[in-house]
Amino acid sequence: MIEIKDIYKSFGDNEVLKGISALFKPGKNNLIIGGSGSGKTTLLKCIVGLHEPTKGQVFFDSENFTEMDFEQRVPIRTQIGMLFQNSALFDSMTVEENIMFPLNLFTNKTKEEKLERANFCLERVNLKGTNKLFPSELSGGMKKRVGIARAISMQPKYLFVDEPNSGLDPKTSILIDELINELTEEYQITTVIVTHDMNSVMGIGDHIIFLHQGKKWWEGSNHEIAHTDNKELNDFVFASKFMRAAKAKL
Ligand SMILES: Nc1ncnc2c1ncn2[C@@H]1O[C@H](COP(=O)(O)OP(=O)(O)OP(=O)(O)O)[C@@H](O)[C@H]1O
Repeated sequence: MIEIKDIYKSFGDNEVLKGISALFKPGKNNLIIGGSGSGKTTLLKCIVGLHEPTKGQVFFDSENFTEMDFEQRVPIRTQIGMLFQNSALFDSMTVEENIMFPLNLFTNKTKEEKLERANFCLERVNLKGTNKLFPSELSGGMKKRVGIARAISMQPKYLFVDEPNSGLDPKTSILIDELINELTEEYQITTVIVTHDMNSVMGIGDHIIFLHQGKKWWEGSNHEIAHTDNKELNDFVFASKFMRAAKAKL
């Protein structure tokens, strides 16, 4: 479980986050949504320690991450898997080497053990046999799946995903969402996803927080979102004619 308490973050005079609190539970897809520039990525970075909050605290299973120094954070960091927007694979490494990278960095496993884990993860994301390919030889969806395989290679308790659907066609997007959803449930991972994608919101949004004007404006599930009377959330989620028509049928 991850708890964030009263998170503020400013860049100079620009106060982006203004006191955000939330609880992210294991086995759930916790989605952070909001308009462009609303601070979604900033919040994600504050949680994982890529930004230090100006004020407020982040707890990983009751451990106060914010108060820890770099060394103290290492055991928690090794339990965090991350998937960034562009998949962030190393172009000069093969698929297999990319997946083994965190294992090389953080574990004392033998080469055989690391290979076995890489093969397991590759199979788990339906990419068996692609070990020796380079990222340039993969489609966008395959790159995301390799990114996911790398993110789960260390058997993370916490998974952070920034825009998993960016650059993917709708069908591939849904497959990636389903994969994240399956892994989250199967391994009881606390998954936090920043997304713009309304299919993801409606499809896998177990728990959603909507950011607006630097604050947590609304919180609930995908079932609740369809019936909300929160104006700003409605304007955001049901901005398109298609989504309004879909809502009317719910
Ligand atoms: N490192 C930084 N230095 C200065 N300002 C920053 C930095 N990172 C983010 N910001 C500012 O914080 C605000 C929120 O940015 P952020 O990327 O968190 O928004 P977002 O909701 O993720 O946006 P998008 O959906 O467009 O990716 C923006 O005004 C941005 O300019």
